[in-house]
Amino acid sequence: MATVAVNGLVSNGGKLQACNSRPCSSSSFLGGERLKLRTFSDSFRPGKFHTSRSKNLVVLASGIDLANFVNDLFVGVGVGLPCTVMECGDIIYRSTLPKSNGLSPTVPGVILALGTLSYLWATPGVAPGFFDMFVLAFVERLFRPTYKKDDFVLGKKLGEGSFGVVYRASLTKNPSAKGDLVVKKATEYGAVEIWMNERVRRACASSCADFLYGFLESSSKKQAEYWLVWRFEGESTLADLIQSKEFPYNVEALILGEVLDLPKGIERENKIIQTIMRQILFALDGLHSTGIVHRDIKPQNIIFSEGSRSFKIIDLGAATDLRVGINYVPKEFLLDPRYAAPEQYIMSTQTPSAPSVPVATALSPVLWQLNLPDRFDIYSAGLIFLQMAFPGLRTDSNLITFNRQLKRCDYDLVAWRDTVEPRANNELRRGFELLDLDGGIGWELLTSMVRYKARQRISAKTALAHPYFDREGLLALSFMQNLRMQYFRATQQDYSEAVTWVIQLMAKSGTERDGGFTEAQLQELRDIQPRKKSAQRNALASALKLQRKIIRTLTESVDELNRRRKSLWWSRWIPREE
Ligand SMILES: Nc1ncnc2c1ncn2[C@@H]1O[C@H](COP(=O)(O)OP(=O)(O)OP(=O)(O)O)[C@@H](O)[C@H]1O
Repeated sequence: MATVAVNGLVSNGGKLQACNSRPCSSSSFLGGERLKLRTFSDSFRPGKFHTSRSKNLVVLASGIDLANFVNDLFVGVGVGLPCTVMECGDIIYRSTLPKSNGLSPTVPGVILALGTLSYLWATPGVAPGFFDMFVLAFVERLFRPTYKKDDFVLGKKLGEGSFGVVYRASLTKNPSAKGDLVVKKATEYGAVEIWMNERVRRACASSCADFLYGFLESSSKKQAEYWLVWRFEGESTLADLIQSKEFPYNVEALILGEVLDLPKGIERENKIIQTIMRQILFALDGLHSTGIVHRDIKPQNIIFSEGSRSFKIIDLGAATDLRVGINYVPKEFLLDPRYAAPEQYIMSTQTPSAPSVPVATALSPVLWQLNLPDRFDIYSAGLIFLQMAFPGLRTDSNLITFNRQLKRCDYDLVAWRDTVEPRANNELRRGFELLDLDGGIGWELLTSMVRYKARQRISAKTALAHPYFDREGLLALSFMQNLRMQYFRATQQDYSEAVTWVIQLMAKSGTERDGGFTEAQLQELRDIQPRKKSAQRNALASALKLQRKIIRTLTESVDELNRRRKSLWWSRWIPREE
């Protein structure tokens, strides 16, 4: 034991001292100073006890393993406490003393621990990811029922996409429950879809259609065929419902089970649209919180669940799991151009394609924050909001025309409104009226979803806390809600908007005589401002430079690790038909 023969340790009236060849005196060492020892156990070996510098004594011992270091960093047991507190006694008899049961966390240790914990729990969640993959997934596999092809009787075809065919189905063993299941026979992307559905079932089951099982069919076909089984949620997707002339009243009937005996009008329609939007954002928030981005949000992929009387998301074939980088192939995936955000790829094109799993997992919070990939889905959800408010935009051709107009306006909805409103027909005007209810709170939410820059778009979680979803809208906001609203507006501003705002404020502050600026001067300022290198601009430029540098470094390191051929390691987890 190291406690017996450590060089130069002596006891001085119950206080522990350490000396190195020089004679010790209590003033040379203690006198209010603290002895910096690591631990009194195996870290020390005879003859490995070295330095004393001025008043502080630093004890270094060789052979310190990583575990000891981490322990010392986080928990300062016996470190730095004076002997009056610490029951030191004579070091010779140290091992016989009662063990200190008080843990004294160190300040850097606490800061580091908190930082590490927040990093591990930050979206998309490294720590919950490990728990999910190595505990929950494993336990689930042990207990869930398994199926094979012969267990199903396929019925009516529900849909056929590029990557699979969907049927209504029932279990052979239970023919009475006819058509209570949905089976998708999928090709290559089936494996991804099984992975995503299993992840969703464990993390946010209510966001998506109820997934039962998925497996690789084992017959000797050339191409792999994956079978995916869900519970049948209902007959209608949001696409079916918004095509009806009765929309949104047909949804009201579905959600409430009856039609309200109230006069029809934009207030009532607004309430129904609010409910639909809340349900869509709630489902998206569930997905995004667990690190999944859907990438194909559109009314066709939102189904009305008759059981839970709410909208759920389907078709996770294009989704990407950013916790582990699955299906993250930014340049290869085909997006639906009608609903895709202008950035096209959810991650910056500077970010490399699918990093290796440990790297993707470790870096996922950084990559998430740098790219905010969830905002891609938010843009698509914003377009759905628009379609609900403006019946004219519900057809494909009109939506495509709208997208073109918006592009011409640099994806600025306000500019689009300015161009179309003066010559708007009744339908369009009615849509604006609906969004302008309660002080324009609906319009405000819409414009914070449909924006060119992903970073400026609201997240699903923040959108759910938006006053649009408070029952009475803007007019009835409490003081706190108003503050929240102001804060929300402030955080939505970007740099250029802030400059415009300052300029406007200056304009309002008076004329030249009053110390303000004239319009001509302001115009000059507007022209000059961008070229002037203000401190703010410098700071912004440095921040952008730093961001680019971080991304480049990440790219290089990830590419380095990626050179090895990537394997579809996760597809080994997909069950095969027995
Ligand atoms: N759980 C479910 N309950 C009820 N109907 C469903 C369910 N899942 C899918 N459907 C129906 O099947 C149709 C096709 O499903 P899905 O979009 O997942 O298939 P897909 O092959 O990806 O089709 P597409 O490529 O056209 O999107 C949906 O439009 C919906 O009508």
